[in-house]
Amino acid sequence: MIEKKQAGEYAVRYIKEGMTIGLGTGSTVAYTIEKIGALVQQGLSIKGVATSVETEKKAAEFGIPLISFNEAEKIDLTIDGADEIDPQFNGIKGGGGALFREKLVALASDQVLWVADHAKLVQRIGNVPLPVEAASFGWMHTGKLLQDLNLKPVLRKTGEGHPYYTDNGNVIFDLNTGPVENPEAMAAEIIQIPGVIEHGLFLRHPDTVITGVNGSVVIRDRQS
Ligand SMILES: O=C[C@H](O)[C@H](O)[C@H](O)COP(=O)(O)O
Repeated sequence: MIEKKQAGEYAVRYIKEGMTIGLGTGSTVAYTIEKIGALVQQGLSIKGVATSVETEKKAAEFGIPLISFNEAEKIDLTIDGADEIDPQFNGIKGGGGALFREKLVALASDQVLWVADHAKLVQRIGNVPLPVEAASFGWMHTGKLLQDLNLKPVLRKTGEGHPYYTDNGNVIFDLNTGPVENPEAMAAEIIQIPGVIEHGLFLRHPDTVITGVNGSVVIRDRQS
């Protein structure tokens, strides 16, 4: 999709020589990874920290030197995608199941950049399902606790109908919350449930959002 490509490729302008870059997951940041690979071939010296096995493979394919998250003293910049973004820069992530690693890497980053197509911008998040990563042990019970809170969880499944497992060996519940009036309250409610590892609410999160629209990009910086 052209808008994803525009936003994804534009993001490399924020990269400086010597940086350690958090590499997000998904179809938009895939364009960023490809572009970074081309810059590395031209002599750019950076290190990447991948947020998923999928990204690890893609980065290796394009010749980007990778280090593990533990090896990174600090992360200068993380570039990632998002499923929905509101005007306050609250977002939903995890459509691709990578939310846990994405959140850890982003929180360790000096600067976070989101790249997305224009359709991801919404007035209120919650039109897409909200992914919640939960321990595989006893997932049925964790699902019931989510259901008891009327969060309408649906266990994510593979095409073959088996539970979908994340890179961390956990399951994902997609919550059909509908528009979320109070993201902070919902985040607090979900994270206290035993069995929940992490949720896809990223609140007032990115420093900058780059969206592709009508053949160009729009750059928004978070208002403090
Ligand atoms: O788990 C996946 C990530 O949070 C993605 O960054 C998110 O789903 C956006 O993906 P895409 O760029 O493919 O729309």
